[in-house]
Amino acid sequence: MSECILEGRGLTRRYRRPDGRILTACQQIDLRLYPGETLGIVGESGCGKSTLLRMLSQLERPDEGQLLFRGEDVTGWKGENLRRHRRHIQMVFQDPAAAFFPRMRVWDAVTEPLRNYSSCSRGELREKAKQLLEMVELPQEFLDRYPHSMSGGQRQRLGIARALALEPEVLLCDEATSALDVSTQDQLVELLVELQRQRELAILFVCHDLALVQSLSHRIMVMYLGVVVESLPSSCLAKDALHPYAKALLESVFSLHDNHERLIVPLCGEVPSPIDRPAGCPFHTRCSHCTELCRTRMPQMTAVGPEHWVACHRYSD
Ligand SMILES: Nc1ncnc2c1ncn2[C@@H]1O[C@H](COP(=O)(O)OP(=O)(O)OP(=O)(O)O)[C@@H](O)[C@H]1O
Repeated sequence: MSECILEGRGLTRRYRRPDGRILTACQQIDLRLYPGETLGIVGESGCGKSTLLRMLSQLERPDEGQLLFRGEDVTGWKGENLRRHRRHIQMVFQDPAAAFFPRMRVWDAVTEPLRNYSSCSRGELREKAKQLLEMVELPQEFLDRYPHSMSGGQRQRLGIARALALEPEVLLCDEATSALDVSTQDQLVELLVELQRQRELAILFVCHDLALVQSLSHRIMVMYLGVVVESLPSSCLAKDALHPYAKALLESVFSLHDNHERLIVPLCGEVPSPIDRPAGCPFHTRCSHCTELCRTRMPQMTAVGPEHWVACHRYSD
């Protein structure tokens, strides 16, 4: 197998909330990404996917853990070192329009990253813009238009072209196709797969649509309450998943988009046994971790129920 390009070891990120409590958005996350590989990340809203991506792209620094690029520890990099390193890892966001300055024309917007890293002439930048549009199959006549005059799918292609302008090795896609209709999504996924094939790109793809993630990814990581509860090849079926949350997700017992009752399971993966539940504590389990939690938090638990159980896992004072 080729050399691991991006590696996270024990990545942890905490935020202080206005009420003074600390939320652990990501906890002890380990991941390895290889050239030419797509790693899909799924999990319910708020489980920490975007926080993880921000740490990997070094838009945010982890409170604990290490980030390695081609085996080199880049966690504490600052200044010029960090600036130079950033070109290797680029992001594509859900709403590319927000990333484009409204008064910039397409050719200007798509080559903006190049201006930050090289001293190309205006002519060279226009030439490069033409190549980038061609790469994402956008017509050349778009060069002098404004991004806001393009469709959502076209703008997302532009977002991908811009992310690839610096020829990064890693592309982090945060809900990059979520705002698009199904056929536009399919076209973009095909484009990403083709670009990956041509350039050996490593892609990390965060998405709520499990079917889409499965079709695009080589491996899938399932996140729950800031923790990776399962990591398995995308070809695996629900029966291969061990954690009940991952299992339910892969079985598509519920959809992340609909309003079904929220699935709440213990992080340790042990399924709560109804027999062992003390009255008023819906998620008391035999597992020592959760028993400990229930014992110390019992007054709040009995007062507010499952949501508080979740809070107990993620918040600290
Ligand atoms: N800057 C911040 N300050 C405080 N809390 C934050 C901050 N950023 C994220 N959070 C919290 O961290 C948790 C994880 O957020 P994150 O955006 O990573 O989740 P997500 O899985 O990407 O959600 P979604 O799928 O809805 O985008 C959430 O509870 C969120 O409110």
